[in-house]
Amino acid sequence: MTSTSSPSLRTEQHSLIQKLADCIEGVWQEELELSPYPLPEDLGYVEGKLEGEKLRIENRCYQTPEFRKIHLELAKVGTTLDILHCVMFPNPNYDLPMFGTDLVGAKGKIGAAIADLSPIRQNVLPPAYQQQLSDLPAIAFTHPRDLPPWGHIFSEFCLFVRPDNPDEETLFLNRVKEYVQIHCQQARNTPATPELHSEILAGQRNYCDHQRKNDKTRRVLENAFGNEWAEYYMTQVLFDLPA
Ligand SMILES: C=CC1=C(C)C(=O)N/C1=C\C1=NC(=C\c2[nH]c(/C=C3\NC(=O)C(CC)=C3C)c(C)c2CCC(=O)O)/C(CCC(=O)O)=C1C
Repeated sequence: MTSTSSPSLRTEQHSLIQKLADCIEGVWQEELELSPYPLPEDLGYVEGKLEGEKLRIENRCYQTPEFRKIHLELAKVGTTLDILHCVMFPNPNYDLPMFGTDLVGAKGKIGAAIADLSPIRQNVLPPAYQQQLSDLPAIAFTHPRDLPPWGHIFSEFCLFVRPDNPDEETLFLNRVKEYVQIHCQQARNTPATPELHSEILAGQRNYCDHQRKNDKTRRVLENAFGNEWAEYYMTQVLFDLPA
């Protein structure tokens, strides 16, 4: 875990990343009963540098009765690339979608901002999620972005944009806050369904298998830590699966 005395990496990152990190942690504190999640090898803070630029990673990880692992990762490549990564892994006894968001900023601009509540069972979100997400007013971002081939795991409500200006950054921030609030409230109101455990686990495995195909992520990790460590990190830290 990051020592609370050192300031978070977010203070050195793009303002939208800083605001979204604070916002997500704020909703978690308000809505969930957080306990620490034991990260392997004390991965609270990691630095790496090979031929490329230095990569600094700060991880914060928690668990709750409904979520096996909720992970917020901030990363900075050299002095130019800022990254926020967040995934909430439901406890496989709860029929809940995967929440994920990724922000990548370079030279003061956010080039990629993505957020989704992704189905893991029968390729549809639970009805309560469908209803609440459909009720949210659509946002017409000026620069929507195309998903990669493995992006079929995301839902119809997936946001993937290059925010064009501070107003669009705020629209994205507020919409992601709504996604996380809906998710935490639904999680609290969803009874455990242990009979679906294996089906839910298979759905989470499928989500992780596809997220691991993100070569943009892999390349950053390989440049700083080498191929083997990058594979370890993507499969055991970013998109790990319960035993
Ligand atoms: C919920 C969704 C989601 C989650 C949880 C997730 O982890 N990624 C997710 C999505 C997603 N990310 C993408 C892109 C990029 N990701 C990184 C890097 C990192 N992202 C990280 O999390 C880490 C670990 C800290 C690193 C190092 C870079 C550099 C880019 C290129 C930026 C750009 O194109 O402008 C794309 C577009 C992929 C494509 O177009 O082929 C999608 C869809």
